[in-house]
Amino acid sequence: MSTSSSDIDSSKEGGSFVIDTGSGSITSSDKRRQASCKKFQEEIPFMDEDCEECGDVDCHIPRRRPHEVVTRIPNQVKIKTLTHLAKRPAIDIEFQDLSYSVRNPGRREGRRTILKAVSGKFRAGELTAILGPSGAGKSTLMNILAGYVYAGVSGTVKTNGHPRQLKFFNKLSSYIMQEDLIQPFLTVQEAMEVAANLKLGDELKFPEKQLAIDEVLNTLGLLSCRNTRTECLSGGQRKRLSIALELVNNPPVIFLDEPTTGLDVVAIKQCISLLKLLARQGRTIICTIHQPTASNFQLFDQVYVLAKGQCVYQGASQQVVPFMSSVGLHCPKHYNPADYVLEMIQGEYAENVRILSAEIQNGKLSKKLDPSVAAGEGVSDPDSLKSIAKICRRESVAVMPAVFNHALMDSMDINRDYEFPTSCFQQFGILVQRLFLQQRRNTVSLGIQLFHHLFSAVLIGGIFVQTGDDARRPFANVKFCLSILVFFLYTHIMTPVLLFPTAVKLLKREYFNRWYGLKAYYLAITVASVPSMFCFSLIFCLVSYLLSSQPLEPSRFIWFFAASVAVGLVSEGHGMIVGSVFSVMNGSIVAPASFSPLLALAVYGMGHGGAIEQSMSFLMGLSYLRYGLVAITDSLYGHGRPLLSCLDSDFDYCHYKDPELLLRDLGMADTTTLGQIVALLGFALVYRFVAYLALRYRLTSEFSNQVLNYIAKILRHK
Ligand SMILES: Nc1ncnc2c1ncn2[C@@H]1O[C@H](COP(=O)(O)OP(=O)(O)OP(=O)(O)O)[C@@H](O)[C@H]1O
Repeated sequence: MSTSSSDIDSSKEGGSFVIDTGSGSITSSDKRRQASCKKFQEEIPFMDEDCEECGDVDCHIPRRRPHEVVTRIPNQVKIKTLTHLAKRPAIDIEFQDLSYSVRNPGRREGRRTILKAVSGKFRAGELTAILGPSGAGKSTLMNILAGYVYAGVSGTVKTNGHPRQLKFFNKLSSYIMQEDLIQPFLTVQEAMEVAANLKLGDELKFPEKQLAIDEVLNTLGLLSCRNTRTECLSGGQRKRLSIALELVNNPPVIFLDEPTTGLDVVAIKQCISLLKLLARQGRTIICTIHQPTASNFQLFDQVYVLAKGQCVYQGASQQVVPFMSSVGLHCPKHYNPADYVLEMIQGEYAENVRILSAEIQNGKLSKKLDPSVAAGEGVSDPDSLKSIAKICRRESVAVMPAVFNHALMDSMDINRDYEFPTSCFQQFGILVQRLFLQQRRNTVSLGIQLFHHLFSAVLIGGIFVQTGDDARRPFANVKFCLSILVFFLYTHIMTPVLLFPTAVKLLKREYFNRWYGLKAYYLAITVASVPSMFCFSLIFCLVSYLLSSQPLEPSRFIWFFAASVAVGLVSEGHGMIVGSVFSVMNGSIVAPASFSPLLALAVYGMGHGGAIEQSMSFLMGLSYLRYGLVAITDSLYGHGRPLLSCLDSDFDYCHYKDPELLLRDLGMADTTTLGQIVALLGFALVYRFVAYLALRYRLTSEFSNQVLNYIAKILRHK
């Protein structure tokens, strides 16, 4: 480590805090620091594979001169940061008397309180774990602090001592959910590029973005798998990638919901050590966790223990045992303090919740790390933690003062200044590109779709072989039209019903972390599905059209194809509504249930077309499948088709020789293919708009979308 007192330079390393001054002789505190850092380095084994700079890991802990006053920023400091990332302000989060209640499930009246006036403070530069038995309210607390949940919440949340501006806060924080929701069919590098392009916009040029990506991958030990597809990553690597994706824009606050779930012992330790490293770089890292081992528990700077919606402990992890002892709960020696505290607040010991909560004033108090305890346990210098937080805060304030300056905040147009870093058009371009790449890479899906279209075309064409130009079997050809309709309906309604719920989960993660807006996303998925729909539909229509011997007129085929694709477009919109509202299981029931009446209306009146009742005629006008069936049939029999031949008939007579007569009896007289297609496109627009609203409602109304839940409940009871 360099030791010149004149080496104070934070600009030459791209904004990192590199402040070196002369050092005195090595003191016992230095030795302890080195030992602690060595331990810390050993806890991040993955760094050895990839990180050339792991020798600098000790730099995360600021070095104090002997006898230096703690409250001063130590001038012999070399804090390693991600030098190529944009600087952000450090943020302390404080909450007071936070309560959250929901409507009592299963009862008509009354509410259930999940969080009961809890308070607490999570600081920049520290790794905080929210701990507690299942159902204690950990995820709820984190969702509220992250701004994911806000309806039904009372109390205050402050950032750096001022009321939280949610829109601004959302931009500065990232929420990494329990499920590793990572876009498939992209390499780690590609996924990072998409994240950087969306989250950084024009903030950095491409080479700078690449440097930032390299640095993040290096820090998280992902360099060796940068060209690996995301679906091939191990559990630990996936977790690290989900953190890396959020790190590209250097959020000062990161929330993680159970980041260690599904990882093995080694990966859990790596993950917690990594989070501690990120915290040491000035971030506020908050995670929920289930039963950490004793050694992992010690890694957390602060733990916040919840039980039955109340805070039963807040403070340094090393202080849990003394705190419990102070109320007469003595943790046996060699017992995991995390296990002990969790056991003492559950089941027969539930009474302890009240005692502990009162003792810690429901989170208003915090148990600080006792220096003597810390020294005894070989914990790094406790004062260093304070120093780090201070440095992070002061250095960051210098870079981005607006967050702390309320006069400035008030003068800002929050909506304009904190919009996305990229324009809607840029987001659309990046998302469409990503979707096309994923489609191209998903060869199994492409193969299945090709097989499905070809097989169905041969099957339908084979069943109705030579019916297209046979006037003796007109109704067989109408059945052919109906088969085409059902094929396009089923194919395009079921794809979003089955795939959209997963896509929505991915969307939630990216949307909530402000990668892009919903309009850009929706436009992108709409546009991205068109080319494959067009190509596969063309193959299907060509094969089935030729096999069933429809008239060999190019213009007629184009009408037939256009009508079929229009049905596909509306059905896709229909499927998107169902997929954005219901789960795969419920959607698979709701989709057929919702189109069955439409199908019945589509075929009503066949054979007595001239005598369809007015009321039925009105209802039929509401069924897009009716328009589809009329468009497909009219494309084959309309457009001035000449009289058909009665194949193999000795007398050349058959009733439906005249296509006009057939159309009249089907109730399809006085219609045009174009008119029906225009109506179908109108339906497609309306359906897609409704699907957009449903998606928007779902994303902005928290998880428990009450109206939709109510509808789902009614459907379930039926
Ligand atoms: N929107 C809601 N409607 C009804 N009950 C809810 C809602 N959100 C949370 N709860 C209930 O609140 C309690 C706390 O939930 P939360 O998910 O916060 O617990 P947790 O401590 O994270 O549990 P776990 O560790 O099992 O994930 C649970 O009993 C849960 O059923």
